[in-house]
Amino acid sequence: MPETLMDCQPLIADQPAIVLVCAGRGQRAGEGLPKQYRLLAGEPVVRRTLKALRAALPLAYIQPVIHPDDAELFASAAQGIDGILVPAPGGATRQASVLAGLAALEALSPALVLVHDAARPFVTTGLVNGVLTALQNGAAAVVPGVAIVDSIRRDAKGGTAPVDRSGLYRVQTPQGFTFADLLSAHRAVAGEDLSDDATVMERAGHAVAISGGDANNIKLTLAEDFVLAEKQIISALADVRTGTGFDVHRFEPGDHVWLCGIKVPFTQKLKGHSDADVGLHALTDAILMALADGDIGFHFPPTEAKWKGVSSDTFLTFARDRVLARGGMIANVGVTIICEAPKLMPWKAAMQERVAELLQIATDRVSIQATTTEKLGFTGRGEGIAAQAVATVRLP
Ligand SMILES: Nc1ccn([C@@H]2O[C@H](COP(=O)(O)OP(=O)(O)OP(=O)(O)O)[C@@H](O)[C@H]2O)c(=O)n1
Ligand SMILES: C[C@](O)(CO)[C@H](O)COP(=O)(O)O
Repeated sequence: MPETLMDCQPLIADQPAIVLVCAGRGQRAGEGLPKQYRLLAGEPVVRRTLKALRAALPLAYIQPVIHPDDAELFASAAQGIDGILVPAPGGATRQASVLAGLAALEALSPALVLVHDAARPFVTTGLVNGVLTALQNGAAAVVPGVAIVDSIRRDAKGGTAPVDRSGLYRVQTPQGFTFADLLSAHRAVAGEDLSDDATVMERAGHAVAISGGDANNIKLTLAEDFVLAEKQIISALADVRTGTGFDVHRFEPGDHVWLCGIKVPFTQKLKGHSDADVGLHALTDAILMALADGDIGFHFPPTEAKWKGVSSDTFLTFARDRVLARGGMIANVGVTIICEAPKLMPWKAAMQERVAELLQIATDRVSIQATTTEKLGFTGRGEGIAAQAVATVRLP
């Protein structure tokens, strides 16, 4: 039995196995991380894909194929998901990467295998079931396809010419196969660059059946696909909730304060069990309130020694993960810091960036404001700093 990446429930070996190809560089998607590791509504694309596959087939092994440079990115994205085998190193083409994944599965020798693109996070249980049903009915190769409804034209001499669209499909993944047939078909064409596995099977003489595709099952290919994909996710998160948070810490002797994740030099520090980051505390509470999921004192009691001196980043990322665990996203947050000093204008941009980084959202979804109380009250007298925060989250 292949070694698994993480501890997993005993999965059933007679389930179809899944080869998940994640080794591409995503050049058409533009600058930044390879597209499968970029954040989509707060979660790496490949994590969304893994979760969707795990939901569709709770007992199937998943054989990832990754670029050797991406081991850490993959391990972080796959954290906590069961049944993922040790990643196989990918090749220079998609076809080479699929072959590497199939070879890694040879010892397990499943009867059926699905091959899926990491860059297709919208795979559904219905799609997977459609492919498996066709395989169980005797097909050796099945691809989900969406019938073309647009008029089609092809470049031709002197202009363009119409193409008959009847019987034409846009082909997606997961594609399903009998494992032994796909492995030998891939071995027979190794070194070529065929765009999908159905074509590999066809070259070996197998007929390819089509099951129902899903127009939402897009492959993230170009930069603009990320905008469309985020819209798809947001439209499925219709339960919009808002929470607020408020916190106060008093000053004590020291030489800096932590505010919204940034160390700000000052003539005093804030007293607290943790690092006393009043801004992140208010924000953590705002997110927990939006979820109706307790508050910071409930989850991190000041009576527990383990939270002493801890960075408040821990509290905020905990709240973020509670949103993600419910399949939601953080739509926007705002923090208002209330004090006479230190003056915060020079630090606000760094705070905005740090909060966005901790929440894994875009900076334009984070607002940091600062105000005084015109020398009135405890903040006016310079006895401490108060912060209030607001957070909007979207849940399924
Ligand atoms: N050498 C490769 C090339 C592609 N893929 C994977 O195959 C899937 C579909 O390929 P594509 O969208 O073409 O991805 P990239 O090759 O990464 O994109 P680009 O061609 O824009 O660089 C992706 O999940 C990609 O990671 C792979 O595992 N190994
Ligand atoms: C396999 C595939 O996703 C089917 O649509 C596609 O062919 C692979 O991506 P590419 O853009 O053709 O490399």
